[in-house]
Amino acid sequence: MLNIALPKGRLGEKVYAMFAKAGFECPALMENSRKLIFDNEEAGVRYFWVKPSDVAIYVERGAADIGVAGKDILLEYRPDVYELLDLNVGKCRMAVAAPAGFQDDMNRTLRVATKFSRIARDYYTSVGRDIDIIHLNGSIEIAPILGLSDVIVDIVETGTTLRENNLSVIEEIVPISARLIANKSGFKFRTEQIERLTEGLRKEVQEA
Ligand SMILES: Nc1ncnc2c1ncn2[C@@H]1O[C@H](COP(=O)(O)OP(=O)(O)OP(=O)(O)O)[C@@H](O)[C@H]1O
Ligand SMILES: O=P(O)(O)OC[C@H]1O[C@H](OP(=O)(O)OP(=O)(O)O)[C@H](O)[C@@H]1O
Repeated sequence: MLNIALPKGRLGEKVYAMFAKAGFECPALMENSRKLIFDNEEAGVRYFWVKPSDVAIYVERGAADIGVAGKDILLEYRPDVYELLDLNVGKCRMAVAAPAGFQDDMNRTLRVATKFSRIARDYYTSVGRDIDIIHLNGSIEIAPILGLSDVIVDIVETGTTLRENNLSVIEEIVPISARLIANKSGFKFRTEQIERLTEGLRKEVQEA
């Protein structure tokens, strides 16, 4: 049985549709229920729904053989997994945003609010800027409005959240998309099945 961790929410259903097309169907998954684990013994797959930011933990520790995680999660937590394929969905970017008129005062430590502390720290280290990280878990856009931070580092997709909170992108850090990841030893035991799935998904990515 191939154990597959899927991200609950906006990414998960899109991604499952790709897996089903690649021949790894599990019709029960589309049931409207609160179940979190679904098996299809015939197809040899078991799917789990987990929080998007937890997928990499399930895969790294071998509770799942493969899974799908955003590149943001891989850059932030650096799990020891194989990154097999860019699925080219869940596309967005990691960026620095600030209120209109923001000017960086190099004599002061810059206060940066973010859910992605490591990505923010790596970025500012690369440009040689001293920062103070304010780690938040959501609604990051509020921080500069309330004076909690000077700027934010966050995901931008359509840009609506920034616009509606009078912020704009001042630096792009990295483009983000969903990646197929595999547990390192699981990959050795199930190479054939995982490669068949990867190739099926690769075709869909190329045809899309
Ligand atoms: N507008 C967006 N906001 C957040 N993530 C996005 C967006 N667009 C694409 N993504 C991608 O989708 C993934 C899952 O995002 P989603 O918002 O569903 O989870 P989340 O609520 O951030 O997760 P968690 O609750 O585990 O922190 C992200 O890791 C990112 O790679
Ligand atoms: O550019 P947009 O299309 O507006 O999308 C970006 C927004 O979506 C995400 O928030 P999410 O909905 O995950 O909520 P959060 O505040 O809990 O992080 C992200 O953190 C931004 O706030």
